[in-house]
Amino acid sequence: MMESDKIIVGTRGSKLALYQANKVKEELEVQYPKLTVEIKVIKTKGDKILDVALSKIGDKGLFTKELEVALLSKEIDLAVHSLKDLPTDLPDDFKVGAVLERADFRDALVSKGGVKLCELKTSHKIATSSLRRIAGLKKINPDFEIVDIRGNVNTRLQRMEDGHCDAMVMAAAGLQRLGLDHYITEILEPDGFIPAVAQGAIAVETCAGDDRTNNLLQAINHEPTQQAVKAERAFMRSLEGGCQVPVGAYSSCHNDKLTLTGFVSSLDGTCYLKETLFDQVENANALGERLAQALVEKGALEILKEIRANG
Ligand SMILES: NCc1[nH]cc(CCC(=O)O)c1CC(=O)O
Repeated sequence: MMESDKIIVGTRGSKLALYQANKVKEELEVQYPKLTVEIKVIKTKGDKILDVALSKIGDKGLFTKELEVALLSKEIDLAVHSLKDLPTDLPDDFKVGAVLERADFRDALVSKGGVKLCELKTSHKIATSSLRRIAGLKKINPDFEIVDIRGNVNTRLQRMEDGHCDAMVMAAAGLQRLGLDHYITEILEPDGFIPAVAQGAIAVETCAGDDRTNNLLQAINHEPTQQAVKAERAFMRSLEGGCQVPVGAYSSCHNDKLTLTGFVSSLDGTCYLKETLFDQVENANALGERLAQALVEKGALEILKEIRANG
C-alpha cells in the first residue's frame, strides 16, 4: 500500500450506519495515519421499503445489495454493516474482510415508565418485527400482544413516544452507539433472552479479489470476535436453509476456546430448543455445524418444517 492512498468506505445513511462507518474509518486512520479515508452514503432497498414487516419481505440482502453493486463497480472499496444484517451466505465475489471488536451483544428492553420484562402484562403492546424476539417474548408469556415496528432506532423510539407501543426489545449496541442508552430499562441477559447471531459486531465487506483492501483490513480485524461470529454464523447457516426462523446464538472466545449457545424455536415460543457446546477456536465452523446438528436431534427439523409450511 502507498502511504498516500485513499480508501472509500460505503455505508447506509442511517445514524447508526454512519456511526459504524466512522468507527471503521477511525480504526483505519489509527493504523495508517497517512491514508485518506472517505465515507460515501449509498441508499439501499431496506431504507426505501418502510411499510412492510421485515419478515414478510424475505429478501436477505435487503440492506446490503446496493452496497455490493457499489463494491463491484469500485465506487467504494469496502462496505460497513452490522454483521447481523449480513446474510450468512455471501455471494462468491465478496468476503468479510474484517470484524471489529464486538460491543454489547445483548438485547435491551425499552419501555414506558421503566416497566421491567417481568412486569409486562398482556395489556401492554410490545413492538418488534424480529421473529427471534417474538418467540423469546411468547416463551415468557404466550398471551403477550406483539405489534410490528419498522424504521431506524430513532424512528422506533419516537413511535413509542407517540403511543404505537408500551415497550420494545432492541439491540443494546445500537442504542449505546447512538448515545441513547438512557432509554434502556433493562438489559436482557443471554441466559434468558438469546441475542441475534453476530449482534453487536461491525463487519467490513469487500470484494474477495481485492487484495489491497483485504490486506489493509488485517490490521483492524479482531480475531476473537471474528472466530466467535464465525461459529454463530455457521450455526445459523446450517439451520436456516434460506428462510427466516426464530433463531439466535452467542459465542465467546477465551484462551483459544469457544463457547457457543444457540436456540431455535417455534413462532409461538412453545417449542424452544437450546443447547451449549464448546470447541477449540480453530474449529469455529465445525462448532456451529455441530450445534445445529444437536438441535436437529432435539427436533429442530419439525419446527423448521412447520415454519416453512406457514411462511
Ligand atoms: N435489525 C436492525 C439492526 N441491525 C443492527 C442493529 C443494532 C446493532 C447491532 O446489533 O450490531 C439493529 C437495531 C436493533 O436490532 O435494535
